[in-house]
Amino acid sequence: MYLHGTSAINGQGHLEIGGCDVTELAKQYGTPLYIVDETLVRQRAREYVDAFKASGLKFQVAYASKAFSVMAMCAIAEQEGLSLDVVSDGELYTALKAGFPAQRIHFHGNNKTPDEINMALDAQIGCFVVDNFDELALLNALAGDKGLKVNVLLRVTPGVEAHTHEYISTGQQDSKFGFDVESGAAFRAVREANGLPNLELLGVHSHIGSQIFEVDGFEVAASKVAQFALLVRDELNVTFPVINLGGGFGIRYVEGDTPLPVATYVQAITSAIKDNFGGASYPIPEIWVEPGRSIVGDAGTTLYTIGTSKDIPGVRKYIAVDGGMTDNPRPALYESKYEAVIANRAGEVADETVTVAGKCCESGDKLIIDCQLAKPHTGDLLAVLCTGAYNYSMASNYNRIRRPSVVFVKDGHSDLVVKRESLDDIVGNDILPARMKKVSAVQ
Ligand SMILES: Cc1ncc(COP(=O)(O)O)c(C=O)c1O
Ligand SMILES: N[C@@H](CCCC[NH3+])C(=O)O
Repeated sequence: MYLHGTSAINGQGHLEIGGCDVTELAKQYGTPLYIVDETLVRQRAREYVDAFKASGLKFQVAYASKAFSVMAMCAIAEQEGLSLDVVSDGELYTALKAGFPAQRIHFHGNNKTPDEINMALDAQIGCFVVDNFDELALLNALAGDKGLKVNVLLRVTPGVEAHTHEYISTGQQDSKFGFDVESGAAFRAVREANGLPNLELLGVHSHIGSQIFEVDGFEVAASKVAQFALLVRDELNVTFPVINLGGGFGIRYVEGDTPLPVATYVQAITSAIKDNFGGASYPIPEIWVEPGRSIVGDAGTTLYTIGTSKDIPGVRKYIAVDGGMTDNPRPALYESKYEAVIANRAGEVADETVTVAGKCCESGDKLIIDCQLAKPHTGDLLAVLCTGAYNYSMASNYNRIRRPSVVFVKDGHSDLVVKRESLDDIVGNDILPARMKKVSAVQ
């Protein structure tokens, strides 16, 4: 099996993460269970910070909290010196509740509501990443109402098509996000933003997509953004103190995935920036990035209990687990691939091929097609690896299934950071009008 971070197989043949035997975690917290290897999260955060320090440039590494937003994660990001990217009032609220410094929060999104903008203005966050002309006008007006002048970056689409799934690629011209550079919209946005009294234009932002392995897309995006900055200086006499190059750095989900070390991505980006600005007597801007998946993705494991199975001789054997697309929608959405291991017999040879199905009423609810496992039995624990990003954060209550607990593990200790939803949570926001009430309803 793929052992990474603090994962190990202990003397009993059980998978261990952060020094905790996962069979014990299952007893203590139940399944399904999200387990986060805190040491690995912190290590990834430090890899970014160290690589930027080595570049000699000024920087901010903003953790993209959409990948996994819970208060404990915000606290870790804060302790590791990261900034935070949020895209909704919910993510902003989570960060503020965790005591994350507002000045290090950046607010993204292509349709921020007036209420969300006001909430962020009241919190005095560090920067708004403005996505379109409507938002420029709205933000300027709302900031003016409060007598504030706020920092903004303009999100631009530099015309780079990343080699990734169509649904998670964002830097091309035909995207719902940002001001297009090619058509001149980005240039007009700079001119407009620069003239608005309640906005302080820091620079531009570009994010070309997600789960990208090659550095060339990032290098091209960095160069295009830099060339745009030079054009803006020449034509409008405006210089950018900040350039944000987004996130998107890939991780290993399955054998054959070939992510580069974090330092390699950072080196590619910072070199492209230095090359483009260095010769043009332009003060090299501060570089911001927004990694999400590459901070938390491979630190997460989802632990399930195997229930039923179905053998269709000569066709396929299914095993079903006590979760599924409700806790991990990525296989159904993007045909994402995962690896798994029988956690209570982690050292055994994986010589059986099965399809891991979830428990939702949906034929497409398959977590792993043709998964190699040691012969699975009812009651075994199945650990699906590298589920730290876009799993808990994209979980749903489809079929009224309760969202699992989340535990952080480190040095043989586990901390519950999200409680499993209760059945009362499931009906917590339901309202049964009096005229529909039955005396016999369950209390
Ligand atoms: C604007 C923006 N920044 C950062 C991210 C984080 O991307 P990733 O998790 O791939 O690093 C995303 C998601 O793709 C995004 O849309
Ligand atoms: N949610 C996606 C990535 C999109 C990230 C947000 N721009 C995933 O699971 O891979």
